Amino acid sequence: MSSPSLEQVQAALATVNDPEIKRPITDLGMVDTVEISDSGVVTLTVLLTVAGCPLKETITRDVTTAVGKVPGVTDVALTLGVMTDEQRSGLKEVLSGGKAQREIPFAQPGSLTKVFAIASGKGGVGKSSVTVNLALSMAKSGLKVGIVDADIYGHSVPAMLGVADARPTQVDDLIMPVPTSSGVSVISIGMLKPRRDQVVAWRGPMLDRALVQMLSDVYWGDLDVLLLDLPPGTGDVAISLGQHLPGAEVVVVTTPQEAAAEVAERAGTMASMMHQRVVGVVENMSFLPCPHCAEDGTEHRLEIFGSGGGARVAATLSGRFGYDVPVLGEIPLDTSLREGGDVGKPIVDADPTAPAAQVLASVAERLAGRGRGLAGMQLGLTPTSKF
Ligand SMILES: Nc1ncnc2c1ncn2[C@@H]1O[C@H](COP(=O)(O)OP(=O)(O)OP(=O)(O)O)[C@@H](O)[C@H]1O
Repeated sequence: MSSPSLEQVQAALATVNDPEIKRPITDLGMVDTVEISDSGVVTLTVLLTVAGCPLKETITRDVTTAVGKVPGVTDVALTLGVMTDEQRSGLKEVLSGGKAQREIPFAQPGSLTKVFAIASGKGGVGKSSVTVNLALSMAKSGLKVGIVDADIYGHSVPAMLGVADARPTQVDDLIMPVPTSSGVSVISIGMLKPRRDQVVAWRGPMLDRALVQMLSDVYWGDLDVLLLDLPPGTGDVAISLGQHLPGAEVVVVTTPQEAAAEVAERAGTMASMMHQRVVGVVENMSFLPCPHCAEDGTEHRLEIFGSGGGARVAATLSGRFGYDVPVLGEIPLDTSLREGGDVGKPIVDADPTAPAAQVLASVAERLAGRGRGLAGMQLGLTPTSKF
């Protein structure tokens, strides 16, 4: 067999995406040298963005596999190098599209990324669990999804995605979101802290800066959907988000409990005051399917946290805003949902046929399928009288 051509090898390399940047390594200046011997051995050097890149094994595997498939290639000898400062600046230039001043891409008029902020009145109602499972469900349906974990009190999202200890790669001052095995990229407020165990005691301006950094200093690429896990309540982060991303749509998570519903209404109202549209309510921990009834084929629901909280929040917010705020789903209590979060394998992946996973998948489908519209959206305009 004749030895492969340089074009064939280049074409194969163009199919390999950098796992963090999610663009072909050939577009990013990562392929340094390629040599092909008469006997079909391809010797090449690929440059990593930074020394000690956590994803070098993935890059090695993907490059070796892609080049190895080219007809006539008998062996692949790959050397990994590291970009020089100059090469890194060039890469940064490519990624920022030559713009010196970074802006929040999702706030630009032509942005096609749907942004959903997941809010709750109080902590512990399952907001982060809902966020990661919605993200994974959407990714499974082929969408490019990112998560910003802005929950200063909890930042539990990375652990739920199995990347608890990951630190983002930085190319100069451009931060790469952390890729996960599910395809969802994530950046967490916890990753911006110098130490993981450090307590975040930031005031409004610091939190605002952190939020802007996660939105504008992170290279998100072309996302279909961005989900933001907000801290519970109506605090500084919710206000900052409203100011920077008024186009974000808000999903309110509550439990059926009266006390949780009442504060959830406040979180929803706050979003509306910031001119954001509340697209629905997710009731979590709605009931526990009675384990004994399942054995004899009957169904009985144990309402551990009472009932009606989700419907109540939806009705109150619909009445208050003058547009329909539906209950998007009622998620039962399920130990596999909790276990999935604990081991970094969310239930929609680990146990997709579980009733809780199916509700989450249907909420994801409903949200992802929604077109962006102006109906019910507050435009922040003040009517003026004609003279
Ligand atoms: N439907 C459910 N069934 C069983 N366990 C659940 C369910 N929803 C959430 N949990 C568990 O409850 C705990 C709290 O959930 P989670 O961290 O998602 O809440 P949160 O609202 O994000 O809390 P915080 O605001 O404190 O971060 C987690 O251990 C999670 O696994």
